[in-house]
Amino acid sequence: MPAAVPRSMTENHPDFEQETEHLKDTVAAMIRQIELWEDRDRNVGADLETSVIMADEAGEHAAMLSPHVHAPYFGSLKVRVGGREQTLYVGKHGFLDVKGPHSVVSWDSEVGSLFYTQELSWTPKRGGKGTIRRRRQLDVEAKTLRRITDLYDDEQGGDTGGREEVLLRRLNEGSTAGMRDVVETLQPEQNGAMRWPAGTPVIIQGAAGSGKTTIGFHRLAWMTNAERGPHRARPEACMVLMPNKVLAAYASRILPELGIERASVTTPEAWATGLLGLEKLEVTDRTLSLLLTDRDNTRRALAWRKAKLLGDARMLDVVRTHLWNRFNAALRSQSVQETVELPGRDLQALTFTEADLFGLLRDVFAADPLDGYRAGFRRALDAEALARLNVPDDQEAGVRRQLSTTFTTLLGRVFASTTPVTEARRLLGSEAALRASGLLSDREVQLLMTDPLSGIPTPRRAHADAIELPVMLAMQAFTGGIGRLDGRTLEPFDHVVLDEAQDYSPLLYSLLGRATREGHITALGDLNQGMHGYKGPNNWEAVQAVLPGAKVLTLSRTYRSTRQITGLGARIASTYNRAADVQGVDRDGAEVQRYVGGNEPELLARAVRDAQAAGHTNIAIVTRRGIDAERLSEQLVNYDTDAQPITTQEHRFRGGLVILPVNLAKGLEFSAAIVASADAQTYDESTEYERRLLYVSASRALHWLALVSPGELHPLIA
Ligand SMILES: Nc1ncnc2c1ncn2[C@@H]1O[C@H](COP(=O)(O)OP(=O)(O)OP(=O)(O)O)[C@@H](O)[C@H]1O
Repeated sequence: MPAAVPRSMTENHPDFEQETEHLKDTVAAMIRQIELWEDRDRNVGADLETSVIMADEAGEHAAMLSPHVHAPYFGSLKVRVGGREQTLYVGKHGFLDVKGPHSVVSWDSEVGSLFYTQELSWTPKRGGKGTIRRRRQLDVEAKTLRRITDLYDDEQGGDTGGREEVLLRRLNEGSTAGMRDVVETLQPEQNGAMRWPAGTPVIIQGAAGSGKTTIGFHRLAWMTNAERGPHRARPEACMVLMPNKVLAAYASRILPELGIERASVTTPEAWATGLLGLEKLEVTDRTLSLLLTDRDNTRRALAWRKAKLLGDARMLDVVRTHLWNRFNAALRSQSVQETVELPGRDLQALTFTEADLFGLLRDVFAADPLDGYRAGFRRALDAEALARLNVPDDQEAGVRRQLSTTFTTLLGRVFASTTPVTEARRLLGSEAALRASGLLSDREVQLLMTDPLSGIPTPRRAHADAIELPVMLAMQAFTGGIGRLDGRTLEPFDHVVLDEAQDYSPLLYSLLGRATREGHITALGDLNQGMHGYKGPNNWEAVQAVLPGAKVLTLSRTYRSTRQITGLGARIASTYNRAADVQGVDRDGAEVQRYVGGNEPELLARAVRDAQAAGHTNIAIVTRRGIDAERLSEQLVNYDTDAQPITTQEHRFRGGLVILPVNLAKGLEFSAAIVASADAQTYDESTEYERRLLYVSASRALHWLALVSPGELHPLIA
């Protein structure tokens, strides 16, 4: 709920009038500039083409600045540089006032950073020394100044406690139907993580609600600022991977605010199947099914270890060796004999013996091209032919054409029978192939040859399991290449952000490293929140081993929930995680509500009414399974309660009252949350996975949390 603005904070500030005046003039200057840009008659160049380009560029500038006129800035910095004092205004979009003093620096610029840090001095680009005299938050809404809060003021003795006050006000607001930007209230440690030097892979570790996902998107936006120089990323060449499509759509709502609308936000499965050209492939996670249903501990341990091994970084070289052997075998007794016509010369004979072809393949493996061995081998054949025949530049195209059919046939013979999916399965089904690299021990090969998942059903349609997908992607990376598909060409992503990074195996990290510009991965995760340890790394060192130079940064504070909700979550988490006791922003809220005994739909309906009466509109009922959500949603209608079910990845959260299973609620947040069936029958106390799920359910609410159980409440939250 928006906090009311106390009059004392606004009109009584001694600078209120002066700041109001400055705001009015800044708005006027911006409008003037936009009108100039939009005036086509003014954007006239030497010729028609130049004029059109100029007008287009001006139009683009105008379109980018226009949304910011209603709130040109949110803060200011009084600084002293070289004996001169000046005030810099900080906003979401930079604005250069060429005719006056109403410029705005952008939050993601180098200078903008000074607003968020605790530093009191810095070295300006032009040298010398700069000192910070004052940091001031300016709440502006609809071109009107609402409030001034000084965060630091050396005339008032330094820190004023204002930063915490502004933060608390923001955290007291209700949730929305999408992830929000925190540009106005970015905290110093978050700012540091967000601006960690571009070109360094970063792993941001932080507890639930510490802002990891939010900061990942802000880092991406920061990466697109021109000040990043050679590291600058183009939004359309960036990718964010989120664990499911519901969360991906929720998080995407932050993109326009951050000016990176064209970045792609998707799931690892969608990206992988797209790259394999098998969009219809169903991705299963049968290891998870087994871990949740099988009581045989030996089999569970086997399934866990096998999944871990399939995601081991060494598998990359196991795959590479396998392909080397496959392609060498396919090249055996192959050769090329052609004649080539060249203008003004006799017919030229071209011969590649088997040994020549082996040599070329060896060079291609050594060069390890991003677009894969097939494309690399083709280039090597062409280059070798042109060199041997001594073809002048202007005749190259003709010679390539003459050789095209022969080379395509040869490539077909060598590479055609290896599709990533079949080849991965061929490798994983062959003891000899697994042994070939010498990288796996006998026991590991034996482990890969077992099938602990044989009792878990597979879908009828074409499918791949989450644990074999990285090996398939490795096959794809080596044969057809890996990266961003731009039409038919493949290029490295400018930057990749991974959410829930604790669920990515070292092998996947290694492949993503290949798919991206060097140093351009930002991974956001919490090793303590891992739900799928069999797929993830044992620790961040295992990730650093495959992403050279990666820096682990820790966010230590949590922001999401009130003291009452955070405290309850900590009780659950302390049963499996020693680091559960994190520092939260101490924000007071309503006591956790408990509705116990009786008819569950009736209890839920009552909880919903109470949440609404407390002023909340975005409310979630969180169930253990999708079928529970469907059943309860139908029953709730009888109690005059219309909760929209979100039970598949195709559903979208659009705000209001929803009912959804915990696996789809992870990462989402709501003003109020109601945990259905919060009991020990539903969340088995002896199973760590179930306690983790209970934690996720109980940590979705910002302000108001209810626990509902028709019988007794779960002992951990009773
Ligand atoms: N500096 C900040 N100012 C205001 N709100 C913040 C700030 N940092 C984080 N938040 C808020 O805290 C909440 C949690 O953020 P976010 O979802 O990014 O955390 P997370 O670490 O990714 O959580 P999880 O691990 O549960 O997915 C969001 O509501 C976010 O807007």
